[in-house]
Amino acid sequence: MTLLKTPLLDTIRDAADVRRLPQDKLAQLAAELRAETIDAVSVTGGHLGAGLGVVELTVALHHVFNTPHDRLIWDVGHQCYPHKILTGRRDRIRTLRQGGGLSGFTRRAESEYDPFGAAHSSTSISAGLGMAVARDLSGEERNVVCVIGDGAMSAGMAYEAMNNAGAMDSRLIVILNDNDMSIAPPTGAMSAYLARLISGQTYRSLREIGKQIAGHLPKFVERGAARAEEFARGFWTGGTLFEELGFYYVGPIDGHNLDHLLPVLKNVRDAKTGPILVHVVTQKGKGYAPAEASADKYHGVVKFDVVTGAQVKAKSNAPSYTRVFAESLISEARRDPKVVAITAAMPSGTGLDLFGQVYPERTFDVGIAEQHAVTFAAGLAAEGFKPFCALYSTFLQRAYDQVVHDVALQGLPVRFIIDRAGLVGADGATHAGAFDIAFLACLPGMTVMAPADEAELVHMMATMVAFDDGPSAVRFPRGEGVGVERPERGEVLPIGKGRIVRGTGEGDIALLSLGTRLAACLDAAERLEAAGFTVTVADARFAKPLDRELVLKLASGHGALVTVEEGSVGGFGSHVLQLVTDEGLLDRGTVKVRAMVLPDIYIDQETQARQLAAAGLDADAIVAKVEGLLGKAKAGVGLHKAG
Ligand SMILES: Cc1ncc(C[n+]2csc(CCOP(=O)(O)OP(=O)(O)O)c2C)c(N)n1
Ligand SMILES: CC(=O)[C@@H](O)[C@H](O)COP(=O)(O)O
Ligand SMILES: [Mg+2]
Repeated sequence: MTLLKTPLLDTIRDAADVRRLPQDKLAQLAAELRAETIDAVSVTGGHLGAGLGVVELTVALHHVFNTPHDRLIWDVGHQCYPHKILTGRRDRIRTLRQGGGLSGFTRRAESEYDPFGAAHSSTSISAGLGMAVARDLSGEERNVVCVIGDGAMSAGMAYEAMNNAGAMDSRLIVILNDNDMSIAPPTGAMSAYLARLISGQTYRSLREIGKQIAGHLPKFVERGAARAEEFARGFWTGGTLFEELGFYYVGPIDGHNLDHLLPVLKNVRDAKTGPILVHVVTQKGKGYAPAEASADKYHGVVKFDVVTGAQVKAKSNAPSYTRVFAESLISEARRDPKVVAITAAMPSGTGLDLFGQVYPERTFDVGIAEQHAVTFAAGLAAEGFKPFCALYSTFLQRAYDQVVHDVALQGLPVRFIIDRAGLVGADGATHAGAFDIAFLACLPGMTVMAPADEAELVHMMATMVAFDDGPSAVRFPRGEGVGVERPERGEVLPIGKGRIVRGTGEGDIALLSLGTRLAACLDAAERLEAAGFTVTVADARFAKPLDRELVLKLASGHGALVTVEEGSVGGFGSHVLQLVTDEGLLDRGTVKVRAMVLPDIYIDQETQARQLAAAGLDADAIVAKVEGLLGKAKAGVGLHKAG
């Protein structure tokens, strides 16, 4: 339990207590809430900077609005720890991002105070509009408030939602939390626009803001008058972009000043108008010196010492796959000027910050805009460049139609670098890279590969640079490699060919791995051979095109063929099963075939290793699967002889 003294926070059981608190106590509550957030995250790790930036805003929102009856939706949800502490979950806040513990994002199943789950950005206004329309259709009375960051505001989905909200004139409150940060400093014209809004004027005086809101004139008169004034003085409100989308723009105001926040939020709460956007200016990492001083404002941290801010980083004996990718791309780019790289607001996460240090003019951060990133890459490929579009597997999901329609169907040689493929650990199910093999390997002309280790990744990078016949993708997990020696320069691999890494290609069992599960397969093979089985282990290298010859050789030369991948059903194993079925190998009954994949479970926040064990994709599970398949081991007796 913490040694922190939080006498006021100790009285807060849920948001109703925040609403009942005298206004002059709220500043103390905010101070205690900030201290508790820092203390809790120092123990659990997680997203700290964003939450520190909205402490006052969180207190003010729960004081002014009648949550959970009024709906409060947090975009991305990584900033929700103060919200969780105030809404009945303080007692569990130190279970954040752990198996069976609190989610690191908002989650409907967790609390009535989380009306919408998040983690992927820019969904809050769409969800909020849906709830506002549901309110109107049901004749109910409630406020709907969406808190969206300046980074999340760079995604197209936010505009789709505002465009619709403005047209519907639906009563909806959007709080734009502008801390001039995404994970990295923000990019794009929107961020420059917001900076102008703030720099163009000091925080608007409350009187002026009162005027902005007080204008309850009928819309058409209000709009006419405002429009005349606006164009007469040329965008004087600054919020014109939002106003043109049908929102009343209020702000910018100081998002850490409760004396500003409270009256504005009360006015906005009671204003009977169409959608309103309140522009609050905050500081990511506010109130914790190590976070404020850090370039990323402690966006995502591991456990740390509260006094010094020093993070307790795990020792690693191998480079991360992300670093291996980045270093390989840099060396390939030295030889090939057509190599360019694209990230969607994740430069450090994808390693493109390293590439950008060497080739800034060949590095593009398009903001949180994965759909645009993919088709932007397609445009570059159409003109003969070699675009490496680096996205987390889970975030690539947002750009699927662009992958199909703009890349695959046109056969454009976009290279997809899919980081965080498979289980990711503490971020949980919303970030699991479970589906990329399934949704890519079914596409015409797509080449999909997965390295077994960091050396293989270097070869696959060389292969992707050389391969210009169509789109290609390489997927690798979060975290470190296995510590193998990396080649100076990658060799170009034969497309669609796998390799046998252990055994003769005939025997009792064939373990056919795709990606980094190879290590678990080799471990399982050791133990199965000690139990009397003869085992072949092969590394498929490619999910597509499938190595027909290898698959059919393994299926006809063993009593059992087991594929192992860190992906969902419908991926590599399904393609193998389809091939052996179509070739009639199952009809003869001479081989049993199984595909080991990630089960359809809600993947708890947990370490990756524990998730893999729980998902049944570690060596223990592989051994159990095979022994279940072929019966308990008969020491020294091979259960199947090729024949
Ligand atoms: C679709 C999608 N792409 C990328 C991310 C990764 N991501 C998480 S938070 C974040 C930055 C969000 O910036 P902002 O909305 O300004 O929030 P802040 O952290 O500044 O409070 C990004 C890019 C994501 N969650 N969802
Ligand atoms: C909130 C969010 O989506 C990102 O911060 C994500 O959690 C980063 O994941 P990694 O920690 O794997 O880079
Ligand atoms: Mg931001």
